Amino acid sequence: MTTTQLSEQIRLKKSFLCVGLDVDLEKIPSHLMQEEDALFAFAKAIIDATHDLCVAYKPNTAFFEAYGVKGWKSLEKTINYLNENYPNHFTIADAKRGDIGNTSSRYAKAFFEDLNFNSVTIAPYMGKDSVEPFLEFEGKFAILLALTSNAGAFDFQTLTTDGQPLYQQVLKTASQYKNANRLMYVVGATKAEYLTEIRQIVPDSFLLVPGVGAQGGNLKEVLEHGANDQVGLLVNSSRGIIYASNGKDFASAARAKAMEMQQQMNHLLNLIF
Ligand SMILES: O=c1ccn([C@@H]2O[C@H](COP(=O)(O)O)[C@@H](O)[C@H]2O)c(=O)[nH]1
Repeated sequence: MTTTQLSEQIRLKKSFLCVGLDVDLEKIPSHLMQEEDALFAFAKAIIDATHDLCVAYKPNTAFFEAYGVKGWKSLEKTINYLNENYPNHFTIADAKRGDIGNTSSRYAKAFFEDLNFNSVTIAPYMGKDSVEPFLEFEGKFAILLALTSNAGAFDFQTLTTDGQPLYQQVLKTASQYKNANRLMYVVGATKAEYLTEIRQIVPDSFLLVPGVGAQGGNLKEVLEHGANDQVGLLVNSSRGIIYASNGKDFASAARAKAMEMQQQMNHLLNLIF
């Protein structure tokens, strides 16, 4: 999928919502535990109930990896289900990888070739040779952690080095990497006030913005500070949507929450564009 196609989906659906699939056996409705693959059954039901309201899905791999081989199989079934049934949705493996070059190239192969995700999240800490192997795949994207939504973001990411905050250096340096047009960046919704400066550094890049809903980020502020002329945002909500109910109505409750967000997005898009 190209960024032009993604922007087209955003325009068509009047939504820049990414539904996060943080699937957790301790939280899913108890009746699903009778299913042979409860993780996949839950993810599939959420996807079927929300697909027309969102443009992206973000399975966080930790929630699958926690269950070992069985969990990885559920992840594989989930991405295959998305690719077969909803090929116009942008898919994000939230795996936060990154290592020395030859190892990064194996991670890239795993997520882009074996699992066929559109994108994977990566950490910038190990620098250029850890990031560039992810940028060698045409039509695939690496989403680099820039300024994260958690409190710990202030431990390192906002420290001043060479007269500017580290996260700004990450953005500036990474935008010079080979095939940097295949980079997107993570900026937490809880840090919306930083988005104006971030947009000056990476005006055209897509930003993945987690942290609305359960973490308290504000959608209006994110759009006001972070949108570019194509919108250029994917705002993620995981727990706020997928755990709206833990009863038999979980899928329709998730749909109602996703619709609430899509309607807010539509309203805000009409005000701003
Ligand atoms: O800075 C970051 C980077 C990633 N995440 C991930 O996004 C979701 C958020 O889930 P919610 O339930 O909507 O809070 C989750 O998978 C995180 O690992 C983030 O929150 N912040």
